[in-house]
Amino acid sequence: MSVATVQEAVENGILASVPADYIILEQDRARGNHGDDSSSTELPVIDLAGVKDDGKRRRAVVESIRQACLDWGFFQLVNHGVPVSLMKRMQQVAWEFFDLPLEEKQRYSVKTESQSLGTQGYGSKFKSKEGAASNWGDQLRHRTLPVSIRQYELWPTNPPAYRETEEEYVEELDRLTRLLFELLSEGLGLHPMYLSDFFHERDQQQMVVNYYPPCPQPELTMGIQKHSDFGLVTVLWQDSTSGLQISKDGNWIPVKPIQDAFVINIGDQMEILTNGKYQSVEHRGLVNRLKPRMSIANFTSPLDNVLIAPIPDLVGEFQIPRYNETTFGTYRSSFFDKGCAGKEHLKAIKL
Ligand SMILES: COC(=O)C(/C=C/C1=C(C)CCCC1(C)C)=C/O[C@H]1C=C(C)C(=O)O1
Ligand SMILES: O=C(O)CCC(=O)C(=O)O
Ligand SMILES: [Fe+2]
Repeated sequence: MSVATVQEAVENGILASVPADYIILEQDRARGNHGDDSSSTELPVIDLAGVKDDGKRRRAVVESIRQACLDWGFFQLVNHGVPVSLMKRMQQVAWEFFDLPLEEKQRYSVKTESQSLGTQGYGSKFKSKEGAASNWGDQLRHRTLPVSIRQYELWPTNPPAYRETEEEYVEELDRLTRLLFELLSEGLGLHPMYLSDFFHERDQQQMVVNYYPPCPQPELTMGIQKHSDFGLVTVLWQDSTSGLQISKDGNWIPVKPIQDAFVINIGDQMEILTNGKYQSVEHRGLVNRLKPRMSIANFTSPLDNVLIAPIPDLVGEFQIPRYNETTFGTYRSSFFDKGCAGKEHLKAIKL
């Protein structure tokens, strides 16, 4: 059966069971209760209050971030400085967009770009590898920064406040990412501006709104299959419905939604730059029988032509670089060739 989007199929009531295209291999399925986020281990929650003007607080925060990156590759962030009113407005326009009739949403449909860039716009079925299962979710994807790479024809004008809200939101998330670059640099023993200066005018941001409709057989599929993010740093907002899980010591740990918090994770490019000190971590998104779930991911990555290799100061005098040099553009092409393949693409450049 062919459906335009997962949301469309679910809302028209034509899916009593999960179509074959979406069924994942048995070994990749989640066990247990979908939507249960109780776990004895919990992701660190870091409070950024006071970090800009109180030296002692800043040192403590830098240390917590360093430890979270070493232990988890993921952490949650509260008091991050992004106005909660703006977050709410962004969530509101995103929900309003997905509530529109299909034909209206399809005015912003995915346009085919080169395989190496990935696609932009509204659509479904991110699947690059032949034979791989599709994800149980739809997306609205934009290249957002620098402003010059925007394709505004793919940014909704319905709801009317959509474009200006996304414009404001991505600027704020860029500010937060730059602050994170400073705190990460300090934790790595580098000059506070090392990463910011290195990436100044040499990075790009993409934003993806993930919409996961309820699923009749959530145990057979995934909203997003296991992967590591391939950029530098991801800032993710998730709604109050559980679903995100991260891999730790051979177990899948749920990331409990915290109101107005962001989930931060280290991407593959940061793993290369730190010579493996900070590792990107596999994560996945479960779906559930009853409720749609939404998340908004903002990915910051180097510009396509930027060379990425372990930072000399982090390799040390006698230590050997553990990753081959690559450009971000080359790396991303290999990611899109392999699709959701956990950390397979990183192995290819490991020495
Ligand atoms: C740095 O970006 C990512 O880490 C990233 C981006 C994904 C993208 C697409 C899946 C389609 C085209 C746009 C964009 C480049 C934003 C991570 O995405 C996740 C999502 C899946 C699925 C995955 O395997 O990684
Ligand atoms: O929906 C989520 O919680 C995770 C999304 C994600 O991992 C991604 O978009 O890369
Ligand atoms: Fe991700």
